[in-house]
Amino acid sequence: MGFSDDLARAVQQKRSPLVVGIDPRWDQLPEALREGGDGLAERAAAFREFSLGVIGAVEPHAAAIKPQVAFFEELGPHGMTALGDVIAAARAAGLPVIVDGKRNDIGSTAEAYARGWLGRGSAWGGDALTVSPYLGDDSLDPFVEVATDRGAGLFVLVKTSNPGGALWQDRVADGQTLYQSIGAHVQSLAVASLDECGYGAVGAVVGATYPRQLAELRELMPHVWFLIPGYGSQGGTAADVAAGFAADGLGAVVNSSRGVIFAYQRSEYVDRAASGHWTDCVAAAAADAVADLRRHTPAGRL
Ligand SMILES: O=C(O)c1cc(=O)[nH]c(=O)n1[C@@H]1O[C@H](COP(=O)(O)O)[C@@H](O)[C@H]1O
Repeated sequence: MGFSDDLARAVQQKRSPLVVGIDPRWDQLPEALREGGDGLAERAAAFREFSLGVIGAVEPHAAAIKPQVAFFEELGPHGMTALGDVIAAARAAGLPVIVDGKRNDIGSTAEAYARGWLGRGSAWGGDALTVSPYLGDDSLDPFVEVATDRGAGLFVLVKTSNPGGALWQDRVADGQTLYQSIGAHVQSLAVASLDECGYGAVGAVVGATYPRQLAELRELMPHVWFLIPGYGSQGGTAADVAAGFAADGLGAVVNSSRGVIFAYQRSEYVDRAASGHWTDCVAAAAADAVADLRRHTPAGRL
């Protein structure tokens, strides 16, 4: 039993396909967390406290957590230490951790990324990692090998949520788009790493902002977990992501970062939060996202 089964179990237990993305931004942190000063060490301490507050607030609602490495990396070594604490705290809370690092390189270097990030015994202890496929199949192989050895998972970029992604991902060669070719390869990697739940250790990132392609890829990749970003702040709706799920409500998890973690900046949540504490607003936004996804997608069948 590996990451794929763990994710299925988390989705079923919580009856939730929501992944909460931890993307802390200094200017948007609650005032109280910024009082310690704004040097790199102080910012990193604030990111840590903020992220731990988010984890506590969303734990009942989220199937998994996705820390975005970029925001921690921006703060240098202090930020990376904070990221380590955030990963450990999420694991202690029983939440699978999808590290959003979008790593890759030539195979021999990719192997070091894989060994460092993947699996509970690794230095970083991630349960899964986002990876880029653009260096070719030999660059993905070390990730697949380490992930399957250690019961961890991967999410390969297939059709990203940003408008510029189409420039290369939609290019046609040999009668298919690049994202279709990558999707077919990811499907074959998933079939070779199937867990009991019927999905493989190798998943795909497919943006909520491309609902037509999401439906097309669901058909092409029946054994692949989809990580769907772009819901909420980037304009993707629950109706847009519906086609990413299998009929039984599995097969897809939907990320929301800013829409959940900065909910205390929205008056609708401030008015509703009984204590007025920022974490209550975050918890309410996570619960709302789950209800929205359950109402408009097959996740309601979970
Ligand atoms: O791999 C990702 O998670 C990802 C892929 C993609 O195509 N688009 C995308 O937005 N993301 C990430 O998902 C998160 C989206 O955050 P929000 O737009 O705030 O919900 C960010 O951490 C992005 O880096």
